[in-house]
Amino acid sequence: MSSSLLISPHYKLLLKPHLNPTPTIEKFRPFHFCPPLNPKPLTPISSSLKPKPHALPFQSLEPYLLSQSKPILLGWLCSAISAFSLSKLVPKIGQFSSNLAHIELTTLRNEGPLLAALVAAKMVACYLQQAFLWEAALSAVFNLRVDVFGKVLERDLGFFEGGNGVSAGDIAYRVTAEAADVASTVFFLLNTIVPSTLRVSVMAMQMFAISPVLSLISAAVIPCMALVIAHLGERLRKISKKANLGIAALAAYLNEVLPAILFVKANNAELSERSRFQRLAHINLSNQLKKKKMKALIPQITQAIYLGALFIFCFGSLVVSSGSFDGSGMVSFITSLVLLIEPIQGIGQAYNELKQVEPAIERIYALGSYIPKVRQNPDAIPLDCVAGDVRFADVSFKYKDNTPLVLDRLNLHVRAGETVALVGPSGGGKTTLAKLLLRLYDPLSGYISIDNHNIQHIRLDSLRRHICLVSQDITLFSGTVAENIGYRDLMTHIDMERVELAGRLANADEFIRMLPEGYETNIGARGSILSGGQKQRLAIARAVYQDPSVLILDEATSALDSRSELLVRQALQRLTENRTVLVIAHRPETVMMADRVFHLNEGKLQELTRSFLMSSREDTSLSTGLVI
Ligand SMILES: Nc1ncnc2c1ncn2[C@@H]1O[C@H](COP(=O)(O)OP(=O)(O)OP(=O)(O)O)[C@@H](O)[C@H]1O
Repeated sequence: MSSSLLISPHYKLLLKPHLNPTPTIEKFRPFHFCPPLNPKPLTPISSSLKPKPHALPFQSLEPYLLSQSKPILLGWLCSAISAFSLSKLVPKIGQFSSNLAHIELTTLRNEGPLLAALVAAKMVACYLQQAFLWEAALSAVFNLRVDVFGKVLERDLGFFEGGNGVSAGDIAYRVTAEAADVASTVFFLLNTIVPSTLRVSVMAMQMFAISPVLSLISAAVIPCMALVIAHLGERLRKISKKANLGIAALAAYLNEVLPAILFVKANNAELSERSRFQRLAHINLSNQLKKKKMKALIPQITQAIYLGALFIFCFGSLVVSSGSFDGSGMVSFITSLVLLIEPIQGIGQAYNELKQVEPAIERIYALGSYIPKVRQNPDAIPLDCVAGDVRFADVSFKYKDNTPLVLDRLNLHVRAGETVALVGPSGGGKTTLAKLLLRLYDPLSGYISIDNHNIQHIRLDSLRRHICLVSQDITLFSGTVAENIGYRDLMTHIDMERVELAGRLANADEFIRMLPEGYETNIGARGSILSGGQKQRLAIARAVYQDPSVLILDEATSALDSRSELLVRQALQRLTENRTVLVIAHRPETVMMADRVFHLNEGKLQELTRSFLMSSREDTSLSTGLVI
């Protein structure tokens, strides 16, 4: 049962203000801490991240874009102003260039300020257009990110565990880099489609006013370009999909190996890890290269088609239209035609960007669209206070259909306040039992109850508030000592008095006070500045702070020095007093602490008698689970 997560700097900023500078005075025992039952939930933009059936990937973003309609409309308004300024500029440029030899000072004085104003208006409008549209694109993707991450957190544990789960690195890549790509594309599309269409319309109207026949001839280029762009866009989509998968694999690899750097170094594995990285990076290199080449090729092909058509058109226009319009009309017409290149190319490029980002949108949405296996019953009740009577009744469970049962019609009754130790061979199902009690998975058959309430009828948040898991793989976050101890109250307020009391009860206060900033010291990623024993005591302090009714203790297997061992053991004793405790025991001392001991093997549970335990007290096989 391991999990190692990091609090992002942004999250930490969010959390800091919740620290309570003026601690409230509350007693620890005998009351069980009952925080507000309905903490204010975040309101997602879209209640469901499921894309509409048959919707194109980009259409799935509709609710997020609609939420940004104000900056989008303002951005497009600015683009209309910019196009309008341009439409007024072009004829003036035509007039100036055709009379260049005969321009008078008075004309310059009269027309100059107007020209300057038009140029300035276009520049300001262009800037504002981009500023508003970036705001819309980034905010839309911010909301998408928050919703998707919320959905990821809600997913069943099975999604993260087991061979078919999505790795943490891959999830991180989708929510960060791929979402950033989506933001850039959204901006590109917003910045291109309407403004370019406006510009194309304005330029086309100019051309049509000068020569309808020639305008229609030049319009024939557009379908040719559309066909070519559509074909190339589809190829780009396929290449992009491969490139995204390649880089996600790289991110997943880094996420796995960097947290294990100590192990890598201790095993002299730098070279082999370097070569594993190189292999993955090389796959990524070739995929990215293909993608970049394709992206570089597409504008050149469209430009070649456009310029070829323009050349043929100019040549034809000289033949067809000789004498049909004057020099200034000709200059305005050609200027309009040339100015059409950019927006038309822009529309084509926008289409390609869209194709390129489609796989990323699909992968991001895939994180949020699922049917959970562990579901909260609509009539589920909250439990205010719990005595801690726990019952497993005929519980059977297996992780996958084609695997054997991990728990087989298992029965266990733990009375309120009792300590029960579970021993047994590795893989016997002890941790699985704990996962079922926390409702991280549901049993195949049978039921589990707390205080005679089937846990499937208890609200999930309420259930998990009354049960605390102290895992052998200690999970600490980068943040302060206080934030780690008061983890359950991060979103409300951390009561410093409770934190310090928990620190003292867990034998952690002394070393915490020796840290540079005491309880405000940042303990680094996964508590990297702490020793093994200190981490264990911090984890115990966290459990003391939570003050649960039911405690699941997955005892650490790694040995500590005798002083640390004593401090941890004392802390555990205080933690387990007056609670229901289910301890997954690896040491004889822990087993002897328990009121009753059960041996779990191949899904079956058997109670061990005290006389048997006394006779096998010195037997080291107990710690390896080979009892009986
Ligand atoms: N997420 C999972 N997906 C598939 N099988 C799993 C999963 N987690 C555990 N198992 C399998 O279930 C069985 C019981 O595992 P469990 O972790 O409950 O054993 P355990 O008794 O706690 O072992 P240990 O003492 O080594 O921690 C093992 O065979 C294990 O391979």
